[in-house]
Amino acid sequence: MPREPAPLDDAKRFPTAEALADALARRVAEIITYAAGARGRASLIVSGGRTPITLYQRLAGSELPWDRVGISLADERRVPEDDPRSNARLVREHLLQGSAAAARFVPIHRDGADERADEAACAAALGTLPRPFDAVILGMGDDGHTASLFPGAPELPAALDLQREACCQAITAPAEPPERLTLTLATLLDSRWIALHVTGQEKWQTLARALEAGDPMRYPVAALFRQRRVPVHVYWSP
Ligand SMILES: O=C(O)[C@H](O)[C@@H](O)[C@H](O)[C@H](O)COP(=O)(O)O
Repeated sequence: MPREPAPLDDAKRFPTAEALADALARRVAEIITYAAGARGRASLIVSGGRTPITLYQRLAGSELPWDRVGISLADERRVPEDDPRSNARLVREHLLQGSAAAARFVPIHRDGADERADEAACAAALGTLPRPFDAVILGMGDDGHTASLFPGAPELPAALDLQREACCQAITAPAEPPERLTLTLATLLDSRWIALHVTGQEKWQTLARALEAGDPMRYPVAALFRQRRVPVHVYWSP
């Protein structure tokens, strides 16, 4: 008896994290190259964390029209850019290298700004990129957070509210450093294509639990799959 299609039915599984990074880099390269050709410019939103490092290194070595690509972040730690925890630093070290150094990187955090000023600076930064974003690459934590949409964060309801105009949200993370800045769900969904990039059985099981529970307040990643605005593609390896 056929059953109702589920989001994970179409997840792309790869045997290793390296094979996953290769395939995802090729797909993002195709999307960005098409966008730059069809619309003159392309926009790519990326995430922090350890998972995407190999992906960024593959993209950095890809021959794309990088001079027509604007890159920014799905979230940021509100620390100076030379801080080892900075996502901007991670992107500069692993993605904005080689051919990709020609891309225009737009940081979303302004060091020393208070929360409201930082949210405004983030919105202004994203306003310089082609919208909808051509590709958004998100990761996921073991607690089901994505970007810096953390379960239990007091600011999470506001960040998930699709009726709000806000583009970015200062948010309190239960991890160091707690001071974060995240694109709101509505902004993340202002995209043509989203990839959720996860590795390891534990994250896969968390994702399955999140989709089973269907409660974005408990598992914010579930919010990506409770909308019809943009396709979300799961790329994973055990
Ligand atoms: O700023 C961040 O840390 C990321 O944007 C965050 O959302 C990340 O994608 C997950 O925490 C997964 O991180 P790992 O890839 O290190 O597991």
